[in-house]
Amino acid sequence: MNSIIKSISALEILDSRGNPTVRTYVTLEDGTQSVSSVPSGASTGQNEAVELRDGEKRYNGAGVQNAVNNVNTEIAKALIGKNTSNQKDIDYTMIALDGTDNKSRLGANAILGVSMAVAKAAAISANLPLYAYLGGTNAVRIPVPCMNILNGGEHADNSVDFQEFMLVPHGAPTFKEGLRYVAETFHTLKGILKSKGMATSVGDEGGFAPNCSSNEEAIELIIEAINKANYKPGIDLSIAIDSAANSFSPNLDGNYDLAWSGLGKMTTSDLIAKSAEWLEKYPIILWEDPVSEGDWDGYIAFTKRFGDKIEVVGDDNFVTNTKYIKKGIAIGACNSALIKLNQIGTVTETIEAVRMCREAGWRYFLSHRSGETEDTFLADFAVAMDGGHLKTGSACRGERIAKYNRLLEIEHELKGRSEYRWK
Ligand SMILES: O=C(O)[C@@H](CO)OP(=O)(O)O
Ligand SMILES: [Mg+2]
Repeated sequence: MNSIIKSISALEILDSRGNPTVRTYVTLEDGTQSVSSVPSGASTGQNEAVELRDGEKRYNGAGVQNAVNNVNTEIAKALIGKNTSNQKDIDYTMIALDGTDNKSRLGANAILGVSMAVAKAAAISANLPLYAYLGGTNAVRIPVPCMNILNGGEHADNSVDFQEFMLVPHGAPTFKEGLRYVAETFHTLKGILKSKGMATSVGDEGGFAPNCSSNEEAIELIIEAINKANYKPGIDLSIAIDSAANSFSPNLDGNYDLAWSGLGKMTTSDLIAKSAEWLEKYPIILWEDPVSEGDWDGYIAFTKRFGDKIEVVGDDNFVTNTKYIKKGIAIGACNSALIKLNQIGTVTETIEAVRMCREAGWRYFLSHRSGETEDTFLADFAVAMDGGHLKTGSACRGERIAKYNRLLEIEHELKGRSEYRWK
């Protein structure tokens, strides 16, 4: 099998929010072809790898023609003739070519697109499904689908401060059943919202975006839906929260303003005291970014207080970067890291972040972005990384469903060899 790169090219396409993003094509000398598309975040950490956008004002909706051109010229030139079976060499060649420490010259969107398309081409050329190529024969664990059911924060124009409320079907026997639990509860919640005269429109990740009067009301609606769908809260289905606290911490420093939910100005210790009340009352199993990215002491205090009971995930503070995860491990901030390919910008560095978590005895939570495409790379990647859970949005948006459907396919393909468990 000749898995040598023959050509690389890219194209500007649209993501699920209608913003430009990069699609990349790789062709090998043996005739193999692969394609990848990169996602894009809205509530981003300050230290994420840079998504290159055109023009002076590089807002989310700006074009990505410069990133596309970088793939078509410099990156293609550097990689043509290389063997795709050496992913590390390919990724580190691009990192060196970029020359910055945050991929701001060539663009993380340019580099990641190539990195993902190369991995896919290598898998096809080796005649293996992507999850098996990246994870080996032991890649059989299908992640628990933490389905986003209610959106707030920067993902919706409603009155909820927390960004994501997810359903976690840890009590299901298989992925297929787990997905059924969450999809049924999603539809049940829709009925409840309708009956209360609340909006059933959805946010960026497909969760409902009603105007709740408080975060408590959002959680209580979800618990009502779990019960009404005939599941047991805390046993069949629990709740995961991504506060994305950056979005209500103006200076990212431990001073908070939960204006929409009526809690108003809060310090880190107020927020932790409130969280303790909610953890007492509600079946919350995982909490991501409970404080803002600069509030390292807040992460430490939160983890100290609740870390033996729930998974405390760092996203905006770690940005899938081993430099920050290493710091978090050393000081006891969190016990898990969110893992997003485009926060760091290559497949190899993402795997390095996962490995660091694993070696520290941490969990790691695989994640989509709020701006996505129909690319299913993440589904295979989550199985390959063996993390046991992933978040990839709700049951009603095609770009999210594409990943869930791919996971159903993988479970089916593994014919009884698949595993499904929360821990
Ligand atoms: O904060 C998050 O975890 C993500 C994904 O859910 O959102 P975004 O892609 O907007 O950063
Ligand atoms: Mg997050």
